[in-house]
Amino acid sequence: MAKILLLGSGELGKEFTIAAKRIGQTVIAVDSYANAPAAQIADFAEVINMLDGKALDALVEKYKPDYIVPEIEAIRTERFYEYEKKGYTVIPSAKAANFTMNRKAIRDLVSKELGLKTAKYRYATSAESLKEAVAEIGMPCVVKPLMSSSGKGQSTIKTETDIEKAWKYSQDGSRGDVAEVIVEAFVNFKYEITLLTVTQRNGKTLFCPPIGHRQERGDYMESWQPAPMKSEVLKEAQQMAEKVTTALTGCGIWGVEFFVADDGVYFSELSPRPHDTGMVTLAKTQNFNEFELHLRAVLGLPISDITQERIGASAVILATENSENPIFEGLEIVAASQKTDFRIFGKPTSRPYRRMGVVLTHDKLEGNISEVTEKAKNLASKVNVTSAKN
Ligand SMILES: Nc1ncnc2c1ncn2[C@@H]1O[C@H](COP(=O)(O)OP(=O)(O)OP(=O)(O)O)[C@@H](O)[C@H]1O
Ligand SMILES: NCC(=O)N[C@@H]1O[C@H](COP(=O)([O-])[O-])[C@@H](O)[C@H]1O
Ligand SMILES: [Mg+2]
Repeated sequence: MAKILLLGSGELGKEFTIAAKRIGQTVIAVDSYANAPAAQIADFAEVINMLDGKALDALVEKYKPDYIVPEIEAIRTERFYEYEKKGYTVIPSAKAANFTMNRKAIRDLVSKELGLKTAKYRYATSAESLKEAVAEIGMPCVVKPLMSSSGKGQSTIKTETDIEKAWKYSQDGSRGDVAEVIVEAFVNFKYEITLLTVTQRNGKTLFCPPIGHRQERGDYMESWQPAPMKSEVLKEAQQMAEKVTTALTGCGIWGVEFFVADDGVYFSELSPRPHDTGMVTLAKTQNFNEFELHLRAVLGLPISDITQERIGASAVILATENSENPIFEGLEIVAASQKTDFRIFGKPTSRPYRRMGVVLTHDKLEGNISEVTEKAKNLASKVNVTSAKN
């Protein structure tokens, strides 16, 4: 039985923990707050600031885990190199976690070293240098903190007057301890996809059918699988994903994000772990969902192939207000619908736009992907997150 130290315990970690518990593994769920989703079902739970290297060291020393599995970006990942030296296994690898925690490291690697196509970009460290960067990149452009996820601190600059606002917003939304931002030219893409890619100990890389998604405020709203696309475009994305994951090294599932535009496929970013848009695989669209695939890759259990079993979609249930005790209205409408399922993550508090759950729909392989997606979106809109009256 392996001991897994899970660093981050949100909805993705919760499903990963469920997969691990199903096959008898031990999970220590870590997050910055008590009673996080994965902490509710793991064997042990710890609350620390994961950007604090000493606190991380103490946990590794305490549990001596077989696998260290990051679930968020904002971790003092520099320490991971030390853990690897001491013989610990970091998933997918110290390099992968360290490079992807900071948009600068991964972007420079992908664009400068690997030569993959990305949006034109610059960095800025102040409102003043942001102005210069915007002048070089042109408008519209997208500003993101170097350390953030789910669109936190991200905004689009359309006119000069947005620059100051974008800087302030980026500083409020940054999850890490660096003040720098990346400025990217706005890619006018036709559609965007997540290509879930699995790297295995036996050296065989596998790809899931592509996942399409729609984002608002830099955060995903609906995802669907498979995303209709030409096979040669998919192949190009697969080759790019293989290059990046090979350079970052290690085993696990990766969510590799691409924009598909008239002038080709752009690499956007990647997660060295299950991806939020990949929650669509909870609709049993594949023989293994993304969490089961990650677990198998972590444990070194071979995956012979990944097959699409049916089509599916996911749509998020977002909170609209702050609450210390959120409850959900309208779930009976979702439950009454055929070929439909849902997850409530069990986050102990809500705030505006916090993702609290997801609606899942599916149909047979011959079904209509737009209809399945519309259905998920429509049902998710029927769920209201409110405060329990006590
Ligand atoms: N350069 C760009 N041009 C056009 N749209 C963009 C650009 N960068 C980001 N976006 C839009 O914003 C979304 C979120 O961006 P990105 O994935 O970089 O943010 P994130 O905070 O890392 O999100 P997550 O952690 O959820 O993956 C993208 O999926 C895309 O829809
Ligand atoms: N795009 C990354 C992503 O979706 N990450 C998921 O969201 C959680 C944080 O949620 P919170 O901000 O509601 O605590 C993370 O722990 C992870 O499961
Ligand atoms: Mg993203």
